[in-house]
Amino acid sequence: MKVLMVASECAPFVKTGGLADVVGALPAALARVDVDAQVVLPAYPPLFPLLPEGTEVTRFDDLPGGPGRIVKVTAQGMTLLLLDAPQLFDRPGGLYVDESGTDWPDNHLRFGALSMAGARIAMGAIEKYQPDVLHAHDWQAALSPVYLRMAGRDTPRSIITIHNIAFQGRFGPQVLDRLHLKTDWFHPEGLEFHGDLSFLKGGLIFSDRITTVSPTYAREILTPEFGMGLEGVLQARAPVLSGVLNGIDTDAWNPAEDITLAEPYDAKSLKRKAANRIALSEQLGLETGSAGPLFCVVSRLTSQKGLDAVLGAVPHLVEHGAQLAVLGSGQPELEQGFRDAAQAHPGQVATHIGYDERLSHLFQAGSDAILIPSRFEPCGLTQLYGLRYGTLPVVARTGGLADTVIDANVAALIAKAATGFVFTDVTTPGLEQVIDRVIAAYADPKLWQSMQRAAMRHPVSWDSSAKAYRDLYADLA
Ligand SMILES: Nc1ncnc2c1ncn2[C@@H]1O[C@H](COP(=O)(O)OP(=O)(O)O[C@H]2O[C@H](CO)[C@@H](O)[C@H](O)[C@H]2O)[C@@H](O)[C@H]1O
Repeated sequence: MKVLMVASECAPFVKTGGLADVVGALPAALARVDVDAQVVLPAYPPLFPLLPEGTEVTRFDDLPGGPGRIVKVTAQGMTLLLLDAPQLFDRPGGLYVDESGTDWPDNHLRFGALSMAGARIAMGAIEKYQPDVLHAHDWQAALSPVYLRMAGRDTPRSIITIHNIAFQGRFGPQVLDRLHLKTDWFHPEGLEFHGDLSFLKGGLIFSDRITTVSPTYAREILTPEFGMGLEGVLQARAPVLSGVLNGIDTDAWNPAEDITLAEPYDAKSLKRKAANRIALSEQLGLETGSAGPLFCVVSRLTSQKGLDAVLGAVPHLVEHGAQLAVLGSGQPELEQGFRDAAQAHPGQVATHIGYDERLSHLFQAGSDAILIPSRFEPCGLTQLYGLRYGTLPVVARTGGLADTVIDANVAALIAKAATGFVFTDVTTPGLEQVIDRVIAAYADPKLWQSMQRAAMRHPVSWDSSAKAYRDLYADLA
């Protein structure tokens, strides 16, 4: 079975969030169940060093935004089909935004080109390579299924995965022509969303299957509360919509062999985890020797993640003997809020603004609990890293968080099944309540360690979800 993935990020090469982790880890997991997955990815500057090692396998003259060529490279065990189109991707700044944080004005062309290149490869543009299924990820790749359908019915089937429905790729109708889209498909049952073109809506309507990254989120997005305006489209397509839970790369995230840690550990040597708390505290200027738990946050700082409620709970957390370490970047007011919190509570609260992959591993290893009070969360990966590192997740009961963490209620504790703390009220009082529960559990080392061991036993690999994707592909092909 040959699957062509189309995506705008892929770890460890280019990453702004969880999408990259998934696209970076899924191909290897699929290979273990006999699926050959190659990834079409824009050649952004961090990928330039790979280009000379690759082979040009095809060229396109007429992509949206100009010509591009596809360079096939093997790196980190993955086969990448890099879309080399310097006029679209060779620029400083971020993947989607310029250096000032503003969306690139030609994002429709950049990801229109990516989507079209994906569709053309799926239709046989590369000699001796005929994928069975095209798998598009998020809005940036969502026009691929549209271009396939425009080319007729006799093209490979497609599947689109929603990693976050909040990002829909919405542009004014004037871009239709430049994207070579059929103007007679521009209506509410097609590509139009309230007068605009929506990449994601197009993908949802014209793909053969739709998945999202957890079963709970698959149900939630059928409702106005979570569907972000696309609930009607999704309800109409509910028979082909399903949730497949994300896994994680258990090699990249393995506390027993993680070279970025101060001291590796596993479920049998949990005492060694303490050396990581000391290392993290020293690095961040937190006091060591505190009797309470160290909570951490590793996150994009956006309203999705509910971190404004954490800010309000900081005084309570500190007064009750706990500490907090924050790693993140995003909305300026949240960045400033956490900087101010660190200043107000020196030695007890520390904030590192920025994106630092390596440091995120030490945060997971060195903390006792990780706070994830998201307002919505399609799957979430940091709670899975937390489980794997014996860093108990404290999560809102939503989306994939609800599907992956077992709350420390009495029944779960008796059954030794509890792996974390789940709460429903994403407000400062709601957080204060759950923080109190965590502090009380932490004060009972036997209970805490038994929860850590349950957490570390919880299956977080890609194994079962890779099989679920394989079955979906087989169904389509
Ligand atoms: N400052 C920082 N420094 C270093 N690393 C940082 C960081 N901030 C975040 N990260 C890392 O970025 C990733 C974030 O992944 P998440 O799944 O938690 O959320 P995201 O909202 O980006 O993903 C979306 O897509 C994924 C994938 O499907 C879904 O799980 C999720 O629910 C959905 O919102 C994790 O690997 C995390 O460690």
